[in-house]
Amino acid sequence: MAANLGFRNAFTFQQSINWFPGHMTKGLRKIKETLRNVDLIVELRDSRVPISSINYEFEKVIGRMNRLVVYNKVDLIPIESQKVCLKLGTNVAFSDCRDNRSIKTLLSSIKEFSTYKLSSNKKIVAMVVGMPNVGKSSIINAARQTGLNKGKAAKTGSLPGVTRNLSTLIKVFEDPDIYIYDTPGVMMPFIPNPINSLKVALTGGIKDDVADVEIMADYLLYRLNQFGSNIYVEKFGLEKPTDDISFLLNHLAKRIGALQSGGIPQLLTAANFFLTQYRMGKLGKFCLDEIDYDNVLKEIELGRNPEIQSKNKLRKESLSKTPK
Ligand SMILES: Nc1nc2c(ncn2[C@@H]2O[C@H](COP(=O)(O)OP(=O)(O)OP(=O)(O)O)[C@@H](O)[C@H]2O)c(=O)[nH]1
Repeated sequence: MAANLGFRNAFTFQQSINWFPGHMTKGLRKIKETLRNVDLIVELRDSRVPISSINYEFEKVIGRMNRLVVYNKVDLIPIESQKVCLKLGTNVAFSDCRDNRSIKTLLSSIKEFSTYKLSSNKKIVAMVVGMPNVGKSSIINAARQTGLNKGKAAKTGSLPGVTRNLSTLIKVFEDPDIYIYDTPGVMMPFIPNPINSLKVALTGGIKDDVADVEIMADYLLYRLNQFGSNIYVEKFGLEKPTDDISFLLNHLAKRIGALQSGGIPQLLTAANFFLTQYRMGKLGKFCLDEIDYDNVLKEIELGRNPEIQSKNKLRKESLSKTPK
């Protein structure tokens, strides 16, 4: 659709958005120190960015451990994308924290993939890790609600960085007993691919004040058009799709009454409104990463190979490409 309308067919963004506050360094250290008490790592990624939310810092720390990769927020992507995510690894599960059945299945996967042996009396100890805002605390609360019918034990919030310390063990299931550590969301100190960092920011993994909200809104518009989605057109009362973020934000500001004195549209407020609508799933379900085999391999190579991972080399590489 985008091509037919003469819209942009590439988005140029060249400087990675990076966010690595002190509590993340400390969190990573605590994770490392606690690993010896853990039977299973539950690594959460955001289904909307199944590749961009891979944190290669974790690879160094938990590389050889027994691990279940969980694509959370699966309610926000189409079914076809779920099928492709399955190709990203072997021990893979999906979850939607708001869906009891999905959490029951996840609890079964935790039992299946932990080193727990039913014949022994050992309890299962899991640790949930992942980038900020992927839903780690929500999953623990949902598991505890489903497994024990008990209320919240971990603090959650719509902004990244709510959990700042490793938790004590939280019991979520009985017979077998399953306990989980909640951990602070840890970002990579440097995200090699600028577009990936933009996607992570767009899905709420990086604090909005570190990124440029209007650029995120522009990228969102670009992708919505690329997906051929008309939901925003109808929802925002537009006559037709637009590729012009300035036009859209001016229109939105008037529509939601975000006007300064003199009737000047508040574009930042409009951009925040646009992003919030997307993050709440109100503009459709999309997977922002290309999850074809070649791309997965390329990303994994980029993240794992310390030689390529040198900042300057990566910067040079990403600048020389026209990223998607
Ligand atoms: N749509 C949807 N939203 C979810 C799901 N799981 C969590 N969320 C929302 O995602 C946001 C972040 O959830 P948290 O559980 O606080 O995320 P976290 O990974 O613990 O965040 P940090 O404290 O930054 O490490 C909250 O607004 C949750 O309601 C899900 O499965 N689907």
